[in-house]
Amino acid sequence: MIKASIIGASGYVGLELIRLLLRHPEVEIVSIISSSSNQLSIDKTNPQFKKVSALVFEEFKIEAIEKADVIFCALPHGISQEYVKIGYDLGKVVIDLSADFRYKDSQKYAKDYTEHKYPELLQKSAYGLCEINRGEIKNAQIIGNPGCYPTSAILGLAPLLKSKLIDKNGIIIDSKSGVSGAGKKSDFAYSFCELDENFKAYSVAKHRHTSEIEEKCSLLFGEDLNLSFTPHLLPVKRGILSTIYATLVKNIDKSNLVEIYNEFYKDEYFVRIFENELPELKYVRGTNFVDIGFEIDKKTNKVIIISCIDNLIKGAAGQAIQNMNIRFSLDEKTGLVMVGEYF
Ligand SMILES: NC(=O)C1=CN([C@@H]2O[C@H](COP(=O)(O)OP(=O)(O)OC[C@H]3O[C@@H](n4cnc5c(N)ncnc54)[C@H](OP(=O)(O)O)[C@@H]3O)[C@@H](O)[C@H]2O)C=CC1
Ligand SMILES: CC(=O)N[C@@H](CCC(=O)OP(=O)(O)O)C(=O)O
Repeated sequence: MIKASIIGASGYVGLELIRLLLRHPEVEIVSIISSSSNQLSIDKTNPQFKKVSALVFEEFKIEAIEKADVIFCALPHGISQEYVKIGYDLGKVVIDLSADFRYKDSQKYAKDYTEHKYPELLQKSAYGLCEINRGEIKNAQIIGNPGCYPTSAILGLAPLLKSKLIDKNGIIIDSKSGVSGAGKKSDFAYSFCELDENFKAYSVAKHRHTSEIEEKCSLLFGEDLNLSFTPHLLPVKRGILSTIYATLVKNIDKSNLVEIYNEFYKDEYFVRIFENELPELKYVRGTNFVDIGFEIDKKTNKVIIISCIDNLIKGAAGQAIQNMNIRFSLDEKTGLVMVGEYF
């Protein structure tokens, strides 16, 4: 059995990690770490866990993570790096859910986040976008789990970037996210009356995921992209739907696209290509799938890609577990096969 510790276990991503790892046949959770819930059992703080688990939250101590083979850090950006460093020095495999180990270039990280205290560790970490970077993930001691928006955007664009079918300038990524993407924030802007029956854009032309998407596309596909990324807040709890617009540089039709996407993702269980219909949030909600559909708009010579994920699963906890499966040479699907909720 793989022994796992979760730091930041009381947050939305931490709880989702616990929920998923409890059903993973090869994992034993050895510690769940939270300062706000210290010494409380999970079936008291979150009654959903009654009769399933009575794991007790504990405060961070070296002894709490020493027995683990893998540590998941589900902490805020900037704070996570301290805990990742401790886990790394103890020789553990560390999967970080924050942005702290997603970048190779510490200057790019600093521009959107904060000064990195351990820039040398960025060279030792693998970007955990499983379908694209499996080779690096297999041998890494630190895995930087991707942002939720970048997961939907890069997986949606990857086959077109690889086959050099689109203009690398002027790509538009228009993404809509459920509110759990913001974590357990209690700010006024995230209260029910502000969100329900409302829909709004935010961080227009300045969201920090723009640089993550750009850096990764450049490193993974050798393409220096110039793109616009606009996130929106949907009045739903989970899910991201990204609509991506790019200009075609070759004259192709829909059947070519179907072939290209099916070929690119032919061995990928967690990618579902929609050839005739279009993906919807409800198909992926509660699953580790990314659903991708597309059309060509001949009038404007644009390809329009629709890419959907559950932000807490493929966009966070599920992809982190997929990374763990890769790193520990398990079948990638272990513990992650789920059908989307019907409603
Ligand atoms: N929500 C999402 O859809 C996604 C989130 N992520 C990333 O995953 C990470 C966790 O996100 P999420 O669960 O949503 O966030 P939450 O705000 O829901 O939870 C974060 C947890 O971190 C702990 N924490 C907060 N501040 C500190 C601190 N100063 N020191 C130590 N622990 C602290 C808290 O637990 P306690 O106070 O009990 O210790 C809290 O429960 C973040 O980096 C986020 O960006 C990534 C992809 C998607
Ligand atoms: C709806 C919402 O607020 N979403 C978050 C992104 C969540 C995420 O996955 O990104 P990180 O892991 O980089 O935090 C945001 O826009 O900041």
